[in-house]
Amino acid sequence: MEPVCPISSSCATEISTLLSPPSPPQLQEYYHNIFSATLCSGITVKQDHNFGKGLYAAMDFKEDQLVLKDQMLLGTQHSFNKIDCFVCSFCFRFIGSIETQIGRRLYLRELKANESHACDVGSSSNSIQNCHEMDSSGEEESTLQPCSGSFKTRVPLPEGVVESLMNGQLRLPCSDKFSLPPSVPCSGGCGEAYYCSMLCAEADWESSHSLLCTGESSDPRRREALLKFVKHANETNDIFLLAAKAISSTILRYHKLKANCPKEKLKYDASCVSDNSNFSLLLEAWRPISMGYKKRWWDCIALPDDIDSSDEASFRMQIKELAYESLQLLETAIFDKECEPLFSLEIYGHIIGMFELNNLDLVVASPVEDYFLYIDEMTNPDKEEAEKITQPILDALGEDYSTCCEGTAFFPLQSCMNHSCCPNAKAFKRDEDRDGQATIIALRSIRKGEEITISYVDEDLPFEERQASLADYGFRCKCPKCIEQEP
Ligand SMILES: C[S@@+](CC[C@H](N)C(=O)[O-])C[C@H]1O[C@@H](n2cnc3c(N)ncnc32)[C@H](O)[C@@H]1O
Repeated sequence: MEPVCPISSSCATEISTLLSPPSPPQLQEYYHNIFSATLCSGITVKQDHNFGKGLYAAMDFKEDQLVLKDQMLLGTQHSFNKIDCFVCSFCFRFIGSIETQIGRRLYLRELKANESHACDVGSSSNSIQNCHEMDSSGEEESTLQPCSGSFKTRVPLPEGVVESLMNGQLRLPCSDKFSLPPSVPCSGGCGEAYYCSMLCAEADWESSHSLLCTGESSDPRRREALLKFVKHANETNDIFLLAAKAISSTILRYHKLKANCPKEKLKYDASCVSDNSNFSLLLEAWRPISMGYKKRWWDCIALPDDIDSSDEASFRMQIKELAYESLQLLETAIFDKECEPLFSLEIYGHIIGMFELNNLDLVVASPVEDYFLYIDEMTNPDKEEAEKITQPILDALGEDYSTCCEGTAFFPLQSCMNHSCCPNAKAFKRDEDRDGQATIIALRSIRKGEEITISYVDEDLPFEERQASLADYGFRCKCPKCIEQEP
């Protein structure tokens, strides 16, 4: 049955204002502030009537030159990847030590193997299949153990070794060459979030985690509701965790604006939509999210291959119901009357749809892979000596010892980049890019004034397959390559 969300009706006017596209001066001001804060002078954002926003070169770029590094607005590590990679919950750098990374992974895998419902742990890759890829490493998606076949081929370590790796008693040869920032636990005590520094811990707390922390210090009822919300997201689709961050960050920004400048000269005239003058502050707090191109999730999600087109309407209804289920759990946990429109299904659906149409796959290469490669490249007799210790560990980890940190993230500048099947740039991680920022590199020389484009799909696919994949983004490509190849 079609879900009926009372907030969508009672706050219809506010919701429609929140969802109306920003005006050109608002766009200009927002991106100008980002360029100034990040000292980014080589690019600019412009709007046109055909494709909406686009990113343009404000200087010449040479082939392979860095075009931009984009700081993510919202990101999350996939639930299924948390077993394999211990990363900062804010910037996604690997943390701890090579030993902790390995020990923790082996420990958690064993724990999962002993759980009867091991295969049920939520993986949400279905719903984020549209994310553009950031890395061309060709890595297979991490397999959740013990469901994967490779688990059987793993050789367990003698008792006590995993513990020694985790508690730092066992130091691996040459691991000091791969030092990682020590892990900083969340101050709320949730035991879920860890950081690479106090700076990241504080930034995450301020931006969203203070509302989403399930630590003992939080209100018990809220905590219980949050745990239910997180469980539901892990079992169905972890994109809901990112949507919760978007809502929490807006609520926290709203309260900060209200506390800091109650008489601030309001930037939006909201008098026509509400007699609640605080709505102007909510609009201001919502601004970073208002910039992203959006459609409702259940309208824009691609129809999976195994669903017949005659079942499309029912599939889209199921997606809508799932979103409403998740929203109701979130509402129980963090509802805020002053920010009521944010808890409407209409807004929730548009936030997730925005992720669907804009997000990049978040990929951060693993230092564990670098470590074993280093050992492999050593020369004898040092290599032989080191491998006496490292080989059993490598055997215990199995083939996917090099699993990357994987997640999904929304980037304010990259999300303005339009698609071309003959793109002049690419989202690509270089060796030194070890955090969750998006790195855009020029594929050829780009002249000042030219639009900077990336490909949302594998541009080497045949014409029809490219068009079919791009249909998920709601357009038919008319780039020079498509015009030439159109039958
Ligand atoms: C990641 S956003 C790109 C920025 C977007 N133009 C905006 O206004 O925010 C993706 C959306 O931009 C539009 N788009 C991107 N590339 C396009 C193209 N080559 N032709 C037509 N529309 C395109 C589509 O609506 C697509 O869903």
